[in-house]
Amino acid sequence: MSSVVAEPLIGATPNSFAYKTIKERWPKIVTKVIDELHRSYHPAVNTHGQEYGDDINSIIAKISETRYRMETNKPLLDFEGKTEDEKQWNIHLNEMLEMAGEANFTWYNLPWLFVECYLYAKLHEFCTSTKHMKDYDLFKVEKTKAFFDSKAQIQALSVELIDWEKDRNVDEKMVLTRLLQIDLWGNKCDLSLSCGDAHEQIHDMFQKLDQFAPMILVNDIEIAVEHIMTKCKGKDFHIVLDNAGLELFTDFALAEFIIDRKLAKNVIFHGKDYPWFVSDVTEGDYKWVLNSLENDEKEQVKILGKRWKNRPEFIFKHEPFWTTGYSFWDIKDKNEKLFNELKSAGLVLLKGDLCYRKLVGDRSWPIQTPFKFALQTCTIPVFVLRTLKAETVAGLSENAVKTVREKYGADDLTWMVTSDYAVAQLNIP
Ligand SMILES: O=P(O)(O)OC[C@H]1O[C@](O)(CO)[C@@H](O)[C@@H]1O
Repeated sequence: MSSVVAEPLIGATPNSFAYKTIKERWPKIVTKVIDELHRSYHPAVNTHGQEYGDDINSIIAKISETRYRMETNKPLLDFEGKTEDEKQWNIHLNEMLEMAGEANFTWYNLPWLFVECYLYAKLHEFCTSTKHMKDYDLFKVEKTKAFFDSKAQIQALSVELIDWEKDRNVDEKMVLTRLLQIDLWGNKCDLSLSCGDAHEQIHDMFQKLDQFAPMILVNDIEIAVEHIMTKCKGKDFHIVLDNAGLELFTDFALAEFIIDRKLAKNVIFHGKDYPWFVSDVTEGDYKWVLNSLENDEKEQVKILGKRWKNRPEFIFKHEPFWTTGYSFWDIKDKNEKLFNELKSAGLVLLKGDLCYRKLVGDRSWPIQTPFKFALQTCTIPVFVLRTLKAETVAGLSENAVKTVREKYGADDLTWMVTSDYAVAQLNIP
């Protein structure tokens, strides 16, 4: 088995998903943002005045230039360096320049993970450098729509949660298993893979969990349930959040059960400092979702929204580390305090594809590489729930490889990027 650290995925690899992403998906994502900004121009000027309109124009111009630079594979540009975050980004850019050399310091030739994070950090910089739009969320419209599109599932799950709560003799293992499965498939709902388009939601997804089970290529849910029930008491349970909307609701649902049954002391939710990968949870989204739940017309949703808003055991944090371009191999080096906090956790639940990419360094691992090896220096107790949306995965068994190879053959990697397959992988160091 491999003892060599695999190479990072890069956009320059012909026919790769990274290539397709830079060539088609990112231009589509940023064009949508530009369209939305154009649409908001006149209403914004009418309400807030011309200076606001000038800000919108400045953001549009900078995004258009960025789109041109990515499409023509130009070198990455420094940040203005006005904020601490931007200074750190400039340091990382320099490290990358040294590592890759000038000729390869471009959109397609640098590691895909780094460049993708850079893109979202740049979009944020374009907002912070304006006078009136420093906190503007370029993806709010899409996130709001996605949340309302999921209402039926949220209402149905709320009814289930309240029923479980009333039944103090309910089989806790069964409920936890179900909640983890729901939380896993909730990860199908990100707006980055769909380039911001509304989802073709599988509306009865949570009623079909048994049907979905064979699509979980590595399934450590049972061991994770055992771990949560026996090893987390009196400790904090961390969730590194992914997408706002339905997925965030499924995170809350899991957290509620954990706290209600006193399986952990607190649930620490880690969100992003600013809008990230289209639909990642910011503090604004976290609060907005809770308010929307509290104001829902369905009684059970209202009860939960109100309770979660005031739950002292639900703690929201946003560390700058999550919006850097570093992989989780660098947590200890870049933020030792965060590393120690996670290291002493009962469990750190990592949500989604981006978390997974960062966990395994976004490398082209042979797919049977032992999971532990792919984590390298990331020695925190992790459980990752991820639907596959990028061509990196480790820890697949002989059987799992057979399943996908029988259907797709050895060369077709489509199964890695559709979010139809999933992994639920645990590593307790
Ligand atoms: O929301 P998730 O699950 O982290 O997915 C985001 C992922 O989707 C993609 O847009 C698909 O590749 C990636 O860029 C990113 O890793």
